[in-house]
Amino acid sequence: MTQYQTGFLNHFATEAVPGALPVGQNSPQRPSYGLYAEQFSTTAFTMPRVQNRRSWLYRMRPMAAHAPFEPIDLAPRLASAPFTDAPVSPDRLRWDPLPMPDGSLDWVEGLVTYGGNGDVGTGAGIAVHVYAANRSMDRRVFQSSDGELLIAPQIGTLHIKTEMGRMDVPPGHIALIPRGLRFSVELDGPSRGYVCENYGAHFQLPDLGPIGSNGLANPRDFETPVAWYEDVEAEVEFIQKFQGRLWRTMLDHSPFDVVAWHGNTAPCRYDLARFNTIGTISFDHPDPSIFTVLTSPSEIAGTANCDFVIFPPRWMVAEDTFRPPWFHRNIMSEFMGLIHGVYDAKEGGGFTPGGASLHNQMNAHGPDAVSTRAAMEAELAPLKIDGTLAFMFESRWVIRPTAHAMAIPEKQDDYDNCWDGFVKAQLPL
Ligand SMILES: O=C(O)Cc1cc(O)ccc1O
Ligand SMILES: [Fe+2]
Repeated sequence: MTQYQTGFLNHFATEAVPGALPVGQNSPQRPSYGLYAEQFSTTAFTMPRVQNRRSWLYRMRPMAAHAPFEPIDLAPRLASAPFTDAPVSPDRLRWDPLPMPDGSLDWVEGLVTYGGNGDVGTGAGIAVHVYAANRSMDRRVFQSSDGELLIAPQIGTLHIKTEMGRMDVPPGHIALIPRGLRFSVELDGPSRGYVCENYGAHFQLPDLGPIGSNGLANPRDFETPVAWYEDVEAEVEFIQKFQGRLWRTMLDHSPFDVVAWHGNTAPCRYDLARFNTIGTISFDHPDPSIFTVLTSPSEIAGTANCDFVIFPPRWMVAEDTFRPPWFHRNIMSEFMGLIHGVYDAKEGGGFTPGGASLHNQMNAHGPDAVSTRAAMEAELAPLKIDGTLAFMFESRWVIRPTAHAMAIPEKQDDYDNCWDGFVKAQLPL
């Protein structure tokens, strides 16, 4: 049974064994039961207090005790920025869903990088991965030192064990795993989903401006696990992603031996169905920034390293309005995925659950010809867009596709055709 504490960025305190958590201090001379205190910092010590994130973990053995890492080729399709292996074309791109693996792959082995931007070395940008996996990680633990992970399952519930507790993450939920946290993923069967590896600043809740003090993703709906540990003395493979490479060392025990912890950097999950969607009740299609669940800011205010935006079920009531997303060119670059259903700008087909699209900086896109015609001909009445969940990773930098993503058979070579056949406007003679 997984158990959670609620709130986003709360200062949590949790212990799996009564008395394990020190009271009133972080690092007593002799913590209870002979536990070892370890500080886990995911922002610089000197970060302003509102952004400062760190937790204190009380574990059975210090994690520092391990042998050197050796490089390992475990996930040949996993890559990191800078992505310079393929020239970046301005073309609009779209992919069919990645097939489930033929052989047996766990969550790490099943990661396929579609693209990204920035640089793991300078801590800016993102990588976008899709995973298709069918085996639980067995005696294998992973950490990305390169970025925080936002995981959006599309098929199959992920059972994620972490140093700080366990989470069940079904499709329609997301998980956020702090940079550097060790975790392991168990599956019920073939599983697929999307991952944003965020090299930049932590994802945080967006400001609400005139919306006020409630709405969009409400803090209380984020769920962080309670402390949980396993006392396993057996060989465990510890895989670390560090500066774009995978490294391995062997441990002689499970690193999930944190008996208690407190602090405000922690994994969490969020049910996207809890998103309080806000839209127009008069006219015109608003900018999709009102659908921002989480934002990773960059140094330029209002210009995100990455916005995570969703398109959930919602009522469309705008009068005298072209209701789908408008045609547009955007300085921000847009990677989209679909968890289930039909996306209202792509009613002509081709953007299917598990698939993906990429519309990079300043390149024209918008509703396909089928959606456009339907939207212009529709009798406008209140209409519920239902049974759908699309999302977007939107970034200030061009999302450069990997050579692998450009070469896989899932890449559609006819995507441009969805914008064929628009009727030309007729000007007065
Ligand atoms: O391109 C897309 O489909 C995403 C999108 C949706 C929307 O409602 C407005 C702008 C936008 O980029
Ligand atoms: Fe767009």
